Amino acid sequence: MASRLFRAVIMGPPGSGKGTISDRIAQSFGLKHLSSGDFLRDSIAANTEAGVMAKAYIEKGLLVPDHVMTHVLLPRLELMSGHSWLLDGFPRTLAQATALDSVCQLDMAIILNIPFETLKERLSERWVHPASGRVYNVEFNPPRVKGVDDISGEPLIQNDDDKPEAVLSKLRRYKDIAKPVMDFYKKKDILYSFSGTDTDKIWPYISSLLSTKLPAVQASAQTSHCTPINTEGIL
Ligand SMILES: Nc1nc2c(ncn2[C@@H]2O[C@H](COP(=O)(O)OP(=O)(O)O)[C@@H](O)[C@H]2O)c(=O)[nH]1
Ligand SMILES: Nc1ncnc2c1ncn2[C@@H]1O[C@H](COP(=O)(O)OP(=O)(O)O)[C@@H](O)[C@H]1O
Repeated sequence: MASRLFRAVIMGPPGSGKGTISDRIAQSFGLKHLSSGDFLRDSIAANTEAGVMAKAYIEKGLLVPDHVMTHVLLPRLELMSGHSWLLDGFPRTLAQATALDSVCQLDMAIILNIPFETLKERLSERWVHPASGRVYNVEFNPPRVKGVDDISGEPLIQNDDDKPEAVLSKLRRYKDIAKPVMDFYKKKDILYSFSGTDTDKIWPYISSLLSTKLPAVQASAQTSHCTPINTEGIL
């Protein structure tokens, strides 16, 4: 049977488990997991104009400006026009949400509400394999060998923006800017909120929600709800 594409975003403060839950959703439901942080790190590694600008903000624990974010993100979404996807880490501001809305009709916005103290602990224990984006946590999902990626055997690093001084400043600013984004999706009646301190306890609720929504979407006619994007000259 033909199926319509499914598009969702997952939001929440840094360390709330967006990446961890997105990987589970991608594996269980076959959506592509797209991460704004990964796209930015690609642009930084490729030394693009947007990447150079983004790096300066990330290193200070600041959000990358909206026009740089949309310049990096929207063309990547266009490349995904034939796929169902889950977008992790974008939008973070109302301007980003409206930019996304102008090119793409979302089916669902998931929001993770995790207590501040839990976030601080998790982020200081987060280690990543930069080449693949695989994420580990000293307690929750430790690598088999301390400090080493399970698959490649390469060393793990701690991102600069997970170091204590950057973590505190980004958590403080999160709430103020996230509220208008949540209100935006609430008005569209696509917001689903999940609270708790433990990803393994939240996951069954998210999984059962998606089980009810995905078959319904797949039963409709196949259409992409995203329109082509022109981002030339917006940097
Ligand atoms: N202790 C603990 N750590 C978790 C849990 N869920 C995720 N983590 C870890 O917390 C860190 C942040 O999770 P991540 O998915 O990267 O969050 P994101 O910043 O929202 O994408 C990572 O090191 C995860 O492995 C949990 O329930 N308990
Ligand atoms: N949508 C966005 N808007 C502005 N800045 C962003 C966005 N997504 C990612 N960033 C920048 O990239 C950094 C790393 O993002 P990410 O990998 O999602 O990690 P975290 O979950 O720790 O914020 C963020 O701290 C922020 O500076």
